[in-house]
Amino acid sequence: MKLATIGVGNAGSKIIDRMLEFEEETGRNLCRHVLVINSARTDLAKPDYVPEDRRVLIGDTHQKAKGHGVGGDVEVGAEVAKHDIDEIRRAFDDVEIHEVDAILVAAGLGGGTGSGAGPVVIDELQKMYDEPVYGLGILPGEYEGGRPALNAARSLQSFVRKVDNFIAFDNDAWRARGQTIEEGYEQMNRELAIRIVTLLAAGEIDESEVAENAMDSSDIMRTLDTDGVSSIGYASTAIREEGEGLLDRFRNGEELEAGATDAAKIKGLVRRAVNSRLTLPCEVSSADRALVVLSGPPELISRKGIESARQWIEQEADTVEVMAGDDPRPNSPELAAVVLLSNVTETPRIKDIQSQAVDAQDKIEELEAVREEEINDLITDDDDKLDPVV
Ligand SMILES: Nc1nc2c(ncn2[C@@H]2O[C@H](COP(=O)(O)OP(=O)(O)OP(=O)(O)O)[C@@H](O)[C@H]2O)c(=O)[nH]1
Repeated sequence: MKLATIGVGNAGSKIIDRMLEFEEETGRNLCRHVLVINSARTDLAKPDYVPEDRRVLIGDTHQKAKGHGVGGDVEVGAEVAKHDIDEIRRAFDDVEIHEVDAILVAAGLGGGTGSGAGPVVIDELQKMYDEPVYGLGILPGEYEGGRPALNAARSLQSFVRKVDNFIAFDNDAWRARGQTIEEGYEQMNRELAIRIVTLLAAGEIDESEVAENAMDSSDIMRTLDTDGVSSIGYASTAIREEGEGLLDRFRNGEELEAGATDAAKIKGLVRRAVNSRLTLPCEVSSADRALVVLSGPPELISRKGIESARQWIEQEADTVEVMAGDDPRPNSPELAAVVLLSNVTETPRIKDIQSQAVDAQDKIEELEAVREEEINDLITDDDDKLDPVV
């Protein structure tokens, strides 16, 4: 499909940047329009692939932001976006909406800008355009503590209510040992970009040019047209190595039982995608709809394999709404399967974030009450004989 992509806040902008990088590396052309919006000037300078004139600084005149970010304050994040809404709207005006099928808004939900300004941006997009608006949201890891969990739990409600579908990525599930946080983020961003671009770039090629089995943008949009929260699974296999690569072996051995071998491989790859680490761990059977895209050289994608993978997911996800198709990439060095599980309702991580958030909120309220009392105790004499000056 063809997308307008908007990153809000630091994590959102980094994800969009990695999507552009992966697109360029693989010759895809998904992101037809790009915009990043941030309240921190230094973070806006970071992207490598987002053009300079597609970066919008918000809140530089706001007393609490002043171009330095909103320091994790979600209320201030929303405030600065509302205050600078005209500027945001002007940046949207450049988007030739007839060129895109949908709009994707990416944000980290644990901070202040993505989680606070993101929903304001989405409101505006929904007002201005009829095209679907999808959210791509990063859930903070438990290790980040109570405040990010509280921001995320609140912002998740706003995002999910406002977007047509919310694709989630759970930092907790993707955290690796032995890495710094920044190294970890780099890897996670790359993994997420591969998944989202492989999924959504299917159908970007003009339908008349491709095989009848090819995935269509409307199939992806139909699968996403569920509201709710979604998760993505992915698996790939290299098909070319030095010398006689896997591709050659695949091709050479095919004559006799090509159909059976290819079909089994395709089904195996799709199984691996579903059983892999999902962007948001969830119960597969709780999905409302599902979609499978096989991306790679068309001669390796067996129609029988796609159909049997589709039937397998139908059983796993316990839904009749499973679409499957291919995304022919003749020069790709890999064969990849990406599975979208749309509107999953059983995902323990979201419940955990909510409970961490409730604890944090209770603690914040408690601390505020205690603090007021303590300040009062400190500045008044024991018998309360003294009065303030004015
Ligand atoms: N996966 C991933 N998550 C990130 C990355 N950077 C930040 N996060 C997550 O996103 C949340 C929000 O962080 P930022 O995006 O830096 O915050 P912001 O939205 O710019 O808001 P402020 O910094 O408060 O102005 C964090 O709590 C992390 O959970 C990243 O590069 N990758």
